[in-house]
Amino acid sequence: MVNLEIDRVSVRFALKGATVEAVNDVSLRIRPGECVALVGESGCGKTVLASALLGFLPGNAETSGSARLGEVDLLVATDHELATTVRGRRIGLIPQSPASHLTPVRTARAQLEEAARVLGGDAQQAAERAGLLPEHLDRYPHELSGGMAQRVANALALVGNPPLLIADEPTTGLDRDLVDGLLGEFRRLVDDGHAVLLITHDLAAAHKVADRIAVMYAGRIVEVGPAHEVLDASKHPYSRGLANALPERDFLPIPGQPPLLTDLPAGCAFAPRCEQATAICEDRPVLTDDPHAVACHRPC
Ligand SMILES: Nc1ncnc2c1ncn2[C@@H]1O[C@H](COP(=O)(O)OP(=O)(O)OP(=O)(O)O)[C@@H](O)[C@H]1O
Ligand code: NI
Repeated sequence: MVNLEIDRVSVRFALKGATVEAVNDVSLRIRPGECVALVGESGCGKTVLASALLGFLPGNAETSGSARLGEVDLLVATDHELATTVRGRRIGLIPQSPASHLTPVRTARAQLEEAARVLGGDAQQAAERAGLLPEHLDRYPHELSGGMAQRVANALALVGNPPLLIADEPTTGLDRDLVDGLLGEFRRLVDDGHAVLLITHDLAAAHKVADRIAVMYAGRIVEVGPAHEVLDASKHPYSRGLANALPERDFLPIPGQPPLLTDLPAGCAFAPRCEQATAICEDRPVLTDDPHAVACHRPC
């Protein structure tokens, strides 16, 4: 099993008269036997980063940097190479809004059995692990509830037993028991030596299952470190704000809005919302090179 080495990845979208800077200079390593959670508010670039790793970006996207999985650079690999050697085999993806990724004209069972045949897996076992009963499997995607479509997507991503799983908001629409079951499944995979990148809004889920947490703000990683340290001894004022917004803590959202990705400030993008900001924050802070790293001039 090999590391995923994301090195200085940026993704931009060219629009008429504007450029969306969706992912900015992101570096992150995910090792076998490790679960890394990527957290941050809606629109901060989490899904775009995952899409870049699997070659799912639209034509107006431009990427730089590299993302190595063994000998493959995922950012320059051809679609054919990704389709035949990476997707489902080396990286399983649980996509965000899974219902829209299922083939509408085929039952869940047909899709899962086809994936199992192509990838060499066990459809029955994958279905059971995802909490799917035989009667669910005979439904077409439009007959599945959101939570059920999520379970089908989870089974599809895992049927080929890929060493790396990227799960984009996999707990959306699941009730508490299923969330706990899924997180338990992720933990089993990780303890078996798989690597998991868990993209989530759910900090409580990240805290439960992740070894490390990376916090993203306006396309950049602003803090990354051991999960309990990032949440319980946050260094970045943004991470502290996210942790304090948890229902079991202050339950107070961070005031203000993230900046427009078409018009990012030159300095720290969080400064306009940050109580600790001073003039120094007009310079862009660099992510430190520690096991618990932060990009902030005035850390907590
Ligand atoms: N094809 C595209 N063209 C232009 N902008 C895009 C495109 N795809 C995504 N974006 C923009 O990139 C930014 C990051 O989007 P992304 O979907 O990665 O956010 P996210 O962190 O996954 O949010 P959420 O938590 O809501 O899923 C958003 O501002 C989004 O509007
Ligand atoms: Ni997303």
